[in-house]
This record gives sequence, structure tokens and C-alpha cells, in this order.
Amino acid sequence: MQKRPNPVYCAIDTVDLPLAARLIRSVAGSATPTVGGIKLGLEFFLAHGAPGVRYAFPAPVRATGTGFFLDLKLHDIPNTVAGGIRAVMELEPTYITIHTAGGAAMMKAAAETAAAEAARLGISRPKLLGVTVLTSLDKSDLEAVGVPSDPGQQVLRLAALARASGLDGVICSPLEIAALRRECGGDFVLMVPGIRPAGAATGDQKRVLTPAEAVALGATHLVIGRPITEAADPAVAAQAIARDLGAL
Ligand SMILES: O=C(O)c1cc(=O)[nH]c(=O)n1[C@@H]1O[C@H](COP(=O)(O)O)[C@@H](O)[C@H]1O
Repeated sequence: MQKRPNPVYCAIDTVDLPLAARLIRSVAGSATPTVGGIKLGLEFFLAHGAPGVRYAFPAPVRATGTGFFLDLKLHDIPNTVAGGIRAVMELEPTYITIHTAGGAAMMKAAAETAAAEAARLGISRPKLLGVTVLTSLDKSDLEAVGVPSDPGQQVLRLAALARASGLDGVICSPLEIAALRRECGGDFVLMVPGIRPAGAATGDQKRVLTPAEAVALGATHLVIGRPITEAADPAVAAQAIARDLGAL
């Protein structure tokens, strides 16, 4: 049977540099990586910056074909966000996140800058993903910031704006996959956290689906952290998920 591309991005949420390097090596450092990509976010990047990325996720590990999701959730005026994108381009991220609530002009500036810088540097253009409504916010939180809509409707509105502004996809909760896939078409990237293999501890994630359920609904990528990083053997845990998805 033809293997599917591995949709799993492993979230490395730590400021411990040697631990991050070890985790990345264990899931992505062999000739047969057990994840499709690595996600490094604010916590790691604020502590260690670009040198930390190069140390923990060095070129030979990237050369196994492992994707790199740089989750910085940028949100500022268009000129500053464009500058932020420019500043991380040499790390050659596969995906970068920006907040859709920053508006159309900010998203367009980010998309145009990513394309222009990629052409200038002769590298692949990173795909830009929009953050819509964070999974930690509910209807009353939205009302408190002056948004009188249901979180689900607000996600769809912001995703449509992201698409019209040149973004490649969004981050979404498992609950929103089906509606976004319907509304945004087949080629829109849906990167989905809140994923738990059957029987795994949910921790602080409230609305979870299994990897196979999320992919069946239309998720293109899955963000999975603790079920892999806190397992006794992260490579074995990632391997089990990949096998279940037909990706190993
Ligand atoms: O942007 C994200 O990645 C993200 C958005 C969101 O709404 N919810 C969410 O859990 N995440 C991230 O997804 C990862 C989930 O990690 P685990 O709960 O350990 O699998 C963490 O890095 C979160 O920061």
C-alpha cells in the first residue's frame, strides 16, 4: 500500500535546549522520521532565538525531509509583521503563524513579504497560517472584547478573510475542521492541535479527537505535543500514531 505523507507536527514546548534537541533527534533524526514535522513556538523561540533553532533542529535533521512549523503568532502593524517575517526567513520555516485579527492589510503584507524574500533568497516560500479564535476563548470572552458572535462563526469569518488576504490556511480546533473544509475548499491547510491518540491523557485540551478522526474530517496536519514528548519513548509513541494513519 502507498504510504501517506506523515501529517503529524510534534510540538516541542520547552525552554530546555538540550531536551529540545534530544526530542527532535529522537523523532526526526533517523533515516525514517516518525513525525512529518517539528513545531517550535514562542516559549522556545523567545528563550533561544534563531541560534537555538539551528542547534536543536540542525540541517542534517532537517535534511530527512522533516517540516518546520515556526509558531510565533505574529500580530502588529503591517510593516512590523513584514519585518518579523523577513527576520526569520533564513531559518526556512515550512509554516509561520500570524493572527488573522491583525486584519487584511497585515496578512497581505506578510504574504507578499514571504513570497518576495523567498524569491530573493532562492528558498521555498513558507506557508502562512492564520490564528483565528484561540481554543482558550469562549463566547463570553469574545463578547468581552466586543465580538458578539459565536466562536464557530467567528472562526469561519476570520478564515475567509485569511484566505482572501493570501494566507495558505489556518490553525483550528478539531470542532471546526468539517465546516472550514466545506467553506475554504480542498487546498486550504488546516493545522489542528487538540489531538489525542485513543486512551491518551487529555491534559488541558478540552475538545479532542484522535489523529484518524481529525484526518477523516479533513485536517491536513495535526499538532501533537505531550502524547509524544512525555512518552517513555517519544519515537515509539510517534511511530504508533504514524502507523495508525498509514504514514509509516
Ligand atoms: O497554535 C497552536 O499550535 C495551538 C493553538 C490552539 O488553539 N491550541 C493549542 O493547543 N495549540 C498548540 O498545540 C500544541 C498542543 O500540545 P499538546 O496538548 O501537548 O498536544 C501546543 O503547542 C499548543 O500551544
